[in-house]
Order: sequence, then C-alpha cells, then structure tokens
Amino acid sequence: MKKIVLLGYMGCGKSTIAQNLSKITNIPFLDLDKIIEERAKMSINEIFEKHGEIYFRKLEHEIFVELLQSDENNIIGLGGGTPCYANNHELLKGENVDSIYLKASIDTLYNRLVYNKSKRPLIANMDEEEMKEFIAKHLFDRSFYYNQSKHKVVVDDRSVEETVQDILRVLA
Ligand SMILES: Nc1ncnc2c1ncn2[C@@H]1O[C@H](COP(=O)(O)OP(=O)(O)OP(=O)(O)O)[C@@H](O)[C@H]1O
Ligand SMILES: O=C(O)C1=C[C@@H](O)[C@@H](O)[C@H](O)C1
Ligand SMILES: [Mg+2]
Repeated sequence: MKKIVLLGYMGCGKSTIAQNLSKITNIPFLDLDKIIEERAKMSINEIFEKHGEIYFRKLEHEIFVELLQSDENNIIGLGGGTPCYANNHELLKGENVDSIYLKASIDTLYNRLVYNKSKRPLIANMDEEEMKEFIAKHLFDRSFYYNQSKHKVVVDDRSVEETVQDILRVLA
C-alpha cells in the first residue's frame, strides 16, 4: 500500500497541506501528532510535561511504524521531530513510501510560529528573539534528517493550493 509522508519543521504546514491534499486525492489523511494524542488520551504538551520527551519519542516511533504497516493507502503528516529520532529517517526511504520534505526558510517558519506557539512545547515558553535563534539552530541540526526524504517541495511564498499542486507534480 502507498504511503505519502509529509515531513518538515514545526509550522512548515504538514497538517494544513495534508488535509488539503487528502480532499483533492480522496486518500485518507492521518496526522501522527493527533493519533499520539488520541492514544495517550492527553495533549502533546501534557505528554511532555508528565512523561518527558523520551517517552513521547518512543510512542511516536511505535505509532509511525504501525501506520506505515497498515493495509490502506494513506497520507501521513509527521510531527516536526519525527524523522530525527529512533532511526525514523530510514523509514522515509521504504519501497512503498513517497516521503516529501516541505522545506521552509527560517523567516517563513518564524512568521508562522510566532503567534502560534502555545501548543508546541519546544518553543512555547520562548520570547521572540530566543525563538528566531532557536529555529535557526534547530533547523540546521535537523536538516540532515529532513534531507533523507525522497522528494523536496519548497513552501516559501506559496499558497496552500500551490503547494498541493507542487506535491501532485512531484508524485506524478
Ligand atoms: N501557504 C501556507 N501553507 C501552509 N500553511 C500555511 C500557509 N500560510 C499560512 N499557513 C499557516 O501556517 C500554519 C502551519 O501549521 P501546521 O500546523 O499546518 O504545520 P505543521 O507542519 O503541521 O506543524 P507541527 O509540526 O507543529 O504539527 C497554519 O496556521 C497555517 O494556517
Ligand atoms: O518539532 C518537534 O520536535 C515537535 C513537533 C510537533 O509536531 C510535535 O510532534 C511535538 O511538539 C514535537
Ligand atoms: Mg502538524
């Protein structure tokens, strides 16, 4: 079964783009963060607070593997950190996987996240200055893992609809 896997930094648009891609293609969309929250019966913020990040990463890996093994065609939106832990980046190269890195610049990410950080525990308590520096360094550290993806789509200055069309072109 084919799995279209969208990955990239927090705020690059994985959830937003995947929802729209799902509507156009009629391929069901699974949001890994949302499924983790349903399974744990708590928000990602609460998982980080109560059990810590290592617990979250373990759960994230187990559920990602499970989603890849299901018998359905799916679009899977990953969490921002998913490819960077537990060798998940190796799973992006699987035979039945079309992995797509939604590549956004530091400025794009900052502008999208600055008023939208409360549900993202890694940046929730940072001021604006701190956040910009954090995104720059963090994105640099994570790029190695994101670049293991089979395809790359640049999302800067693109509308949701344009990015969806760019993805369809890459997959054609
Ligand atoms: N052209 C665009 N493409 C995608 N998202 C956009 C665009 N313009 C603005 N946005 C906004 O940017 C935000 C992207 O957030 P979204 O939750 O989709 O990202 P994400 O990659 O799933 O983040 P996370 O890893 O934290 O789950 C949304 O608020 C969305 O409305
Ligand atoms: O970038 C990250 O490490 C994260 C991104 C979110 O999607 C969530 O998976 C969680 O907040 C961690
Ligand atoms: Mg998301």
